[in-house]
Amino acid sequence: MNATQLFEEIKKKKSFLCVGLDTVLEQVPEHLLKYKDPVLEFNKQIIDATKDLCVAYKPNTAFYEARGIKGWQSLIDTWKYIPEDVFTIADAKRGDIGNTSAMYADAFFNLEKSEMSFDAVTVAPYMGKDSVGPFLQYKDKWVILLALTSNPSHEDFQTLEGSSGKLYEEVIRVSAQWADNDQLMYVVGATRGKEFEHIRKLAPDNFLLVPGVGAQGGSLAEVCEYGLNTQCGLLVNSSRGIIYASKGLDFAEKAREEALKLQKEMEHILKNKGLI
Ligand SMILES: O=c1ccn([C@@H]2O[C@H](COP(=O)(O)O)[C@@H](O)[C@H]2O)c(=O)[nH]1
Repeated sequence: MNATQLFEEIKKKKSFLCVGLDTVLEQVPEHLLKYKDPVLEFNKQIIDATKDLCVAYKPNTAFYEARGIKGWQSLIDTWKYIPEDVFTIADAKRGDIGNTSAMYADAFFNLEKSEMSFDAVTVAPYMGKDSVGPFLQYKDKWVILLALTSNPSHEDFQTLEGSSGKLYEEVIRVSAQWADNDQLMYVVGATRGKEFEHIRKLAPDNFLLVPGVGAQGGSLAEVCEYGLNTQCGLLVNSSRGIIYASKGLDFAEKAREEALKLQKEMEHILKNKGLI
């Protein structure tokens, strides 16, 4: 899916919501434990309840890798269950020397080898161009580079000042030369709301993946004040705030309610900005 197609989906659904599938077996409602794969069943019901309200799903691979072979199978089966017109992000935060990155790229993009072919994978930029390049070899896929993350300790490195500005600014400036806007997005935390005006100047045309709304307290309104561009340019993620809205029999219904609240707010914002 390229940027134009993604924007078409956003306009159709009046939403730029990404639902995070950070599913923990121990938090799956008890009535699902009878299933062979309770995590998969949970994800399926969340997807069924939210697929008309969101344009992307983002399983964070850590939640699956932590369960070994069973977890990896849940990830594959979850990816297979997501409807084709919904953008898929493997939040894996990979990146290594070139030949190793090529294996990571195969792991998330190469259907024949790995049984999964996500639209995008999150990548740490720290090792530079030759560590990101192998992901970009998949021309119809996206790399989402960590820029300014949502966690409090982002200040340890990302905002350190060098001769040409802050480290995260340099990440955006330099990496923008490596690929066009149909292949490269940046992670910017919703908790960094005030920085969006500046980030939009550095990356006017790229999509931004914005985690941190919901459980981490980021503000959607603040993000959107300066974060939108002419193609919307935002995928705003909420994981725990949606999938754990209830731990009971009504978990999917409550997840839908939370997703709907965000979708309605997004619809309002898109209309106000003249994007729909
Ligand atoms: O800067 C970042 C980068 C990634 N994340 C990931 O997004 C989700 C957020 O989950 P919530 O439950 O909505 O807080 C999770 O997978 C993080 O690892 C992030 O939060 N911040």
